Amino acid sequence: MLKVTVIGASGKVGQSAAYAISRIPSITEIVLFGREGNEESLDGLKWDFTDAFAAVGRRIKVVSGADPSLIRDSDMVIITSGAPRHTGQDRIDLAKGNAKIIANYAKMVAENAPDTILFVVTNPVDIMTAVALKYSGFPPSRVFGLGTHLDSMRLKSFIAQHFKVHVSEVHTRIIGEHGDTMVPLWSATTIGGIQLKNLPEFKTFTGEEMIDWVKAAGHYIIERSGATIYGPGEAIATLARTVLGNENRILSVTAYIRCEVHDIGDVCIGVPAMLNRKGVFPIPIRISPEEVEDFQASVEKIRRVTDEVFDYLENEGF
Ligand SMILES: NC(=O)C1=CN([C@@H]2O[C@H](COP(=O)(O)OP(=O)(O)OC[C@H]3O[C@@H](n4cnc5c(N)ncnc54)[C@H](O)[C@@H]3O)[C@@H](O)[C@H]2O)C=CC1
Ligand SMILES: O=C([O-])CC(=O)C(=O)O
Repeated sequence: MLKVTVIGASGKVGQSAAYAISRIPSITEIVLFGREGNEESLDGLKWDFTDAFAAVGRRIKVVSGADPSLIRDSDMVIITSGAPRHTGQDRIDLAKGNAKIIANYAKMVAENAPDTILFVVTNPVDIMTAVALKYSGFPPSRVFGLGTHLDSMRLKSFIAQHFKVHVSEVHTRIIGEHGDTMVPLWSATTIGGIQLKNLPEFKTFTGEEMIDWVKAAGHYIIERSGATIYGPGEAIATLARTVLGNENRILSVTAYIRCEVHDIGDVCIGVPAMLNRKGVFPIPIRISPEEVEDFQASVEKIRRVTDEVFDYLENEGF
């Protein structure tokens, strides 16, 4: 008996996430939430979902609207509202504009669903997670972002293709910014538990090229089809299922770290974290000296922009 609210459900990512989430068996209610003026389109979406659930024989309550009281008692609130980037833009370019939206919604969530777990998708996701944490006043374990989970899945898929194995055999992760300074953890990458360098296909493996592809993936898709929709939708549903299903899996999400990665902390950024019904808990890791150096650079960039955004919000009266 679980209730999940998607804020920004009229948008492309909100819609695909809400639909992907509806396949989680324990979810019994979905709230399609949006800003005032969007009630009609959310109502249309509600009835479309209802038809889809009838077609697959799924009993699930769908509610839609813009009234904050709708989100009461949500077990999880997912925020996908905000501007997406367009061709030629960096995710960071969206920071100040989207920060206002996230700050307002974080306050609204804290007032109406004070015990919920808040899951941020809006870009730039690391900075928006920090904004949501600050303005909700929630403990860090109850605020997290999509982070480098989707990047890690993209890398996993490239590695699986190269080594000609099923994706489930590949264990890898990317940490740091969901953006240009992301850091692949080759030291933690294995196939079926075997280090890549011990496999014959390693001779032709070009890790750096793969990372360049992962960094460019969002831009490539946006340039061709307008938006990334189904990749984020499924990635969001995986994280929602992991948390709500108390699965205790370790996935790469944006979380507030204190000192878990070689004593680097006080920032919201992509790191491996344990996900369960209580929320998100970064796990202490040791990585190679080169990876630490790259992670430190990523942290510095995210800290700098986060500070700029916090100053901006304060000047704007938030
Ligand atoms: N973290 C990640 O890996 C990913 C993040 N995203 C981000 O998700 C966000 C949404 O992307 P799309 O759904 O493609 O965009 P979209 O344009 O299709 O939808 C935007 C949604 O935000 C709402 N919105 C826009 N301005 C608003 C405002 N001032 N106040 C309240 N609501 C407002 C719209 O009503 C709509 O529901 C973007 O920031 C995008 O960059 C998208 C894909 C992956
Ligand atoms: O690239 C974008 O702007 C959307 C996104 O974050 C992604 O799909 O990774």
